[in-house]
Amino acid sequence: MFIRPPSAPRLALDLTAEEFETLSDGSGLAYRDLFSPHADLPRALRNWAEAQAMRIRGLNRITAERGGMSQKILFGLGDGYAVESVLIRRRDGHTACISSQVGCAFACRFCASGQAGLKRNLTAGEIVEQVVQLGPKVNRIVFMGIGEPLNNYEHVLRAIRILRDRRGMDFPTTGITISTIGIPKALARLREEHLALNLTISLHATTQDMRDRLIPGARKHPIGEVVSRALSWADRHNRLVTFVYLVLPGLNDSPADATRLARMMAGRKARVNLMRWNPVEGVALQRTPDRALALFRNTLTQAGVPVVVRDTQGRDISAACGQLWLRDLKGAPLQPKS
Ligand SMILES: C[S@@+](CC[C@H](N)C(=O)[O-])C[C@H]1O[C@@H](n2cnc3c(N)ncnc32)[C@H](O)[C@@H]1O
Ligand code: SF4
Repeated sequence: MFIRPPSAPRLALDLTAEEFETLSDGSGLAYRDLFSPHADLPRALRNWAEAQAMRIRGLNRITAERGGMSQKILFGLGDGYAVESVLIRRRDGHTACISSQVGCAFACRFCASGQAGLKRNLTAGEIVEQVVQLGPKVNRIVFMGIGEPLNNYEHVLRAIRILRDRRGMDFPTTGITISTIGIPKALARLREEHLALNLTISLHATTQDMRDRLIPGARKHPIGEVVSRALSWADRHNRLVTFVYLVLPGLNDSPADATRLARMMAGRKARVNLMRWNPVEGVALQRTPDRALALFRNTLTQAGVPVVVRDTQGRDISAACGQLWLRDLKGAPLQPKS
């Protein structure tokens, strides 16, 4: 898996506090200043980065679409690719929905991000910079943009460590959510990390057969192992794990599905978010009627499983994360790579 061309200048936001201190030794520069809004970046820091052949900001805003409480931004990367991030305004702060890869290898039938395949991983700096550019009011981060975060484990975890470092942004770990289709080996690794973050598993099915149809890239991951690894993470960290279930009429919404899902979750440190599908151009799936969602929810509630019904935020601007990218660019670089 390639990351980005070796010739591309490194981003200063890729640096941990220790690396920055070593590189800037004696210069009196503060690591914290790297995370300042662009206009407030100290001149001395800019000069230092230039001398190090580093870029202090590497993402260019290409488009921004506003709608209701959300804003979707398409960021151009140094090599011509692009990713999107969504800023969602809440009463008590802002949520940054960020991308972890350019495209995605898992090719979920319902998702725009996977339709052009995986182009490359984002670096830690490119992940951190999305948060920085979304502004100082961001107090929650969700890895629900383009890409599968656990398929880019090293850079995602490095980005989280940079974001939460007290010498820099000091972002609260409890405000960070990793959303994943659940790669068993990566879940086992995540279980051992000393990080109090939130984990969301995009489950979407209760049988291997249906999951394979909906998430073709996860065929080699047994659904039972995905669930058991996630529940093991929840036990180890004494936190609830959230299972997201996109209810798709005629595919995964039968009473038997609801009963199986309830059995998997009952009595465990788990809750369920039932989601409606946001239409993706060229994909022939249907949205669930309210009545079907209510029946599904009742089965879970009766089994004592905490459950909420969620619509993806930002449906009015371009539906779920990932769609703007596909619609505008079809996953192609914005300009030819040299
Ligand atoms: C885009 S994914 C990125 C994170 C990770 N790859 C995952 O699948 O959890 C974030 C969430 O969006 C959901 N999603 C993708 N396409 C959607 C759509 N068209 N409508 C509703 N939700 C969608 C996914 O199921 C997942 O729960
Ligand atoms: S839902 Fe997640 S794993 Fe599936 S294609 Fe989209 S980004 Fe990838």
